[in-house]
Amino acid sequence: MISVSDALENVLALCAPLPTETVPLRAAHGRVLARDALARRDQPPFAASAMDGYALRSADCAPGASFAVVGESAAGHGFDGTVGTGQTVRIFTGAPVPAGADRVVIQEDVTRAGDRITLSAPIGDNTNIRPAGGDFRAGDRLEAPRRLTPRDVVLLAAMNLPEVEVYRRPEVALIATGDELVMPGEEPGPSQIIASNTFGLAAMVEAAGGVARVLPIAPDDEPLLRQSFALAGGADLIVTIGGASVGDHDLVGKVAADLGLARAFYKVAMRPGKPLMAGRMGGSVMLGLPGNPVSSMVTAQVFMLPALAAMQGLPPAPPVPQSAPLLEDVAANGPRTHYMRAIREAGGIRPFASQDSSLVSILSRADALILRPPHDPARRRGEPVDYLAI
Ligand SMILES: Nc1nc2c(c(=O)[nH]1)N[C@H]1C(S)=C(S)[C@@H](COP(=O)(O)OP(=O)(O)OC[C@H]3O[C@@H](n4cnc5c(N)ncnc54)[C@H](O)[C@@H]3O)O[C@H]1N2
Ligand code: MOO
Repeated sequence: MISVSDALENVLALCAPLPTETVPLRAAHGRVLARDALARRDQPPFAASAMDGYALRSADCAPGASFAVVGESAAGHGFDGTVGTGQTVRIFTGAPVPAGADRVVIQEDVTRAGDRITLSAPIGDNTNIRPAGGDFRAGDRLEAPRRLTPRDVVLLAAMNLPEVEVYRRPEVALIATGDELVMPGEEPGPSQIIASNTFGLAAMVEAAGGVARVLPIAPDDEPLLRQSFALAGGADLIVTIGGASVGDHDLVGKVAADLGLARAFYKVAMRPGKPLMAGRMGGSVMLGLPGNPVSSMVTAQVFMLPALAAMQGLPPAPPVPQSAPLLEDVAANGPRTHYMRAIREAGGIRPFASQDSSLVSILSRADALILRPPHDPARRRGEPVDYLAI
């Protein structure tokens, strides 16, 4: 059994960034930028008015001063002339500030009669002008690697970049194993249950920027399990679910080894998730997750998500635990890191009374995993504990 941190190091050592591809801006959200994006222009490209009002010369501004309105500058339609002494141009938000003017007085601070305005209020110090290039300059960059947010997409569009280079999405083949499993909606036999974690894992893959390929359930049968691995061919990551432990019907390790798995490790000092395996199978990384739904979701959180991030070119980003006072006493921990399902409440964090790794109703209610290091002593209500929000 190896520690969680050693296991993670091993998993990351198996994962290299995937090739890159160019995608249109509309497909960029959630992808990881692979090459710095360089602005093609200054923004704003001209000094622009920040308000609706009148563009004029600061030097002319005195209480009660009056100006001749000589033209108009609107967004998309600038004023070609120059604003001279005693002159002003009617201007609107986003419009180019005409030559000669160095200030925009908001329309609320003037009175207008025909083609003249008079300053009716003391004007403040604000010029109400956004300088050219005040947001960014041509050549300014959005640095790679970076997972693109909707806010980044705004910036890329403003930079006049219709497409960007991103890492390819990792393709993840998910193989649920076990004679007891049927798909949701099917009629289970008397000893059967519904395959559940497959769907949570597929959702996790997609939320992490991958493409999930959910394969048919593999029965506990060596030739059929081999066929499932064949269907997983070409995937960047093959994730098996179940059949990883020591029972007579736990065949994943054997079949994967027969098919050439170069195993990096088997068994991790964590709870849930002990019978986890990882390695390389041909061109794919393989993660063999335990079958219990909570075990598979927790191991996916701890190992699969960092693997997917690494394949998308992101540097390792160890999760930063938060801390909160316990709302219940907890017993001493054993030799494995314990990820306790818990719920955050006003004033602290409450671990669920049952931590059995089969309980999906509790998994659904949990919004945090309390982190108990190996051999952590018993802790009392009120003591601070580390947790990961999930
Ligand atoms: N003698 C021992 N028995 C077990 C050990 C051990 O060390 N010695 N470890 C236990 C631990 S810890 C875990 S975790 C499980 C993991 O076992 P497997 O990975 O072999 O998983 P299965 O036996 O196939 O399934 C376990 C459990 O989960 C259900 N399952 C499986 N796949 C799915 C799925 N896709 N959706 C929903 N539920 C699934 C399955 O029906 C079983 O109930 O082993 C312990 N045993
Ligand atoms: O390690 Mo198992 O995942 O406790 O249920």
